[in-house]
Order: sequence, then structure tokens, then C-alpha cells
Amino acid sequence: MPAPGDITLHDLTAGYERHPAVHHVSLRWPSGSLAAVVGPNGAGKSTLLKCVAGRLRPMHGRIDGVEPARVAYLPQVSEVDRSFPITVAELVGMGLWHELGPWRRPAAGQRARVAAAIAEVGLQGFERRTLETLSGGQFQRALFARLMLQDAPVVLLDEPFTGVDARTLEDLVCVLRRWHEQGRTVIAVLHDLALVRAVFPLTTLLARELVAHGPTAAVLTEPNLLRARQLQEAFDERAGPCELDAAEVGVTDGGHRPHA
Ligand SMILES: Nc1ncnc2c1ncn2[C@@H]1O[C@H](COP(=O)(O)OP(=O)(O)OP(=O)(O)O)[C@@H](O)[C@H]1O
Repeated sequence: MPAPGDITLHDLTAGYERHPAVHHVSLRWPSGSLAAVVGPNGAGKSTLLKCVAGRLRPMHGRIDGVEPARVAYLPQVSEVDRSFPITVAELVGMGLWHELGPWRRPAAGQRARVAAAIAEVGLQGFERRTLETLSGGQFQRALFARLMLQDAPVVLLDEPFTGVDARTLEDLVCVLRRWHEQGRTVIAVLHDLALVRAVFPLTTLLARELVAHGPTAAVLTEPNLLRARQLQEAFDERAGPCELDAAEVGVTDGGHRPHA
């Protein structure tokens, strides 16, 4: 039995309406990894993360070591609805869903944990503010507090530092390092390679397929980054389904591998 949070992808292909966005990826994130996923725009990073989070079913292959109910997942901020009329305390309290279920109200001890998580991300005094009154950085801090309360062995973050200033970045990186020290598997999609080099020991480089995976310094080399750029540029957005997958699932509509 793998340790909780020891995640392996076996020949994973994922996409939309039978068109693979990322394909035939095999890799392992050992339990307790602090890992970055990088690659050009459209490389399939979010798609891969959604699959690991259990939000998207793989088209092919499988994922071992993840229990979707025990994953804390932060989608790209553009996918999060901020017009929802709830307060910061209510949003953060949603992190206790796995303990409370839909109907039970938080007990005093749980309310204290919500307050502690809000304080830990530096939002003390914002408890009663509604989400649309927060700045981008404050909203991102509130989302991190919610993740804290989920207390999950696996934390998945899709571009968690988009639009935050240097101070907020520093504070949120501290939260992320704490999760790592606590032995959680933390995987983040990122674009800032300097940040990846400084903070993340393990990196996955994607360009619709796996370009490299391993220690960050060995992955983020000029030849690997060049190859990722070339693969992405050669990709044909109008291509049909992946022929390897199509053959295995019995699809016969003449699909072909979607890059030159
Ligand atoms: N819901 C969807 N329906 C159809 N195609 C999608 C959907 N989401 C993403 N795609 C396509 O899948 C491909 C990979 O997208 P994805 O968002 O996974 O890339 P990414 O590496 O996260 O990109 P970015 O760095 O720009 O966020 C893109 O070609 C995108 O247009």
C-alpha cells in the first residue's frame, strides 16, 4: 500500500470531448513532495491537476494514491465565483465541510479554528467582510485559510500566486512551506520559474506531454525548456483524438496523434 499522498500517474491522458489536452504522462510524486508543475500556456497543467483532484475523469490511464474526498484543491482564481454573498468567515468555514457535512453548524472549537486560520493568513478583522469587498490578494489569503481547515494529506494549487504582491507572496509561501513540513504532498502549477527554483525541490515540465520530471535543477535546464517551447508550438489545436487512446477505446473515426 502506498503512503497517503504518494501519487503515481500511469500513462495518463486527459482532455475534453475526446481531445487530449495532455497525454501519456507517467510519473510519481512521493508522499510529502513539494512539487511544481510548469510549462507554456496551454500545456495541459490545469487539466492534469484537475484529474489528480478528481474533478476530471482521465480519458486513459490511471492515478494511484489520491482519495478525491481528502484532497484540498485550489482552482485558478478566474474559476472561483467571488460574487457569492458570503463572508470571509463563512468561506473559510467551508474548509470544515469534511467534518460538518451540509447541515451541522460549527461548534465553538471549530469556530475557534476558523478564527485561527483567518489570523494565520493575516486577515484578522476581515471575518465579516463579504468576498466582493476583498482585494485580489486578500481573497487569495482567505482561500488559503479555507485550504488549511481542509486538513488534507494532498494540497493541489493552480497558479496560487497570480496577482498577489511581494508581501502576500511571502506570507502564502510560508503557509505552503508549513504544509510541506507537516508531511503533506503539495503540488502547485506555476509560471514563475525563479520562484520554482527557490521554493520547490521537485518539478514537472509539461508541454501536452511530459518533457521532464525530477529534481528542479535537473528539470529546468535550457534544453528542456527549449524542447517544451518547441513541442507546444508544434501542437495542432484542431487535431483529432489521440490515436493510441482511440485504438484502445475502440474509436474508429480516424483520429491522429495531435502534434507534428
Ligand atoms: N473546459 C475545456 N473544454 C475544452 N478545452 C479545454 C477546456 N479547458 C482547457 N481546454 C484546452 O485544453 C488545453 C490545455 O489547457 P490547460 O488549461 O490545461 O493548460 P495550462 O497549461 O493550464 O494553460 P495556462 O498556463 O494557459 O493556464 C488548451 O488547449 C485548452 O484550450
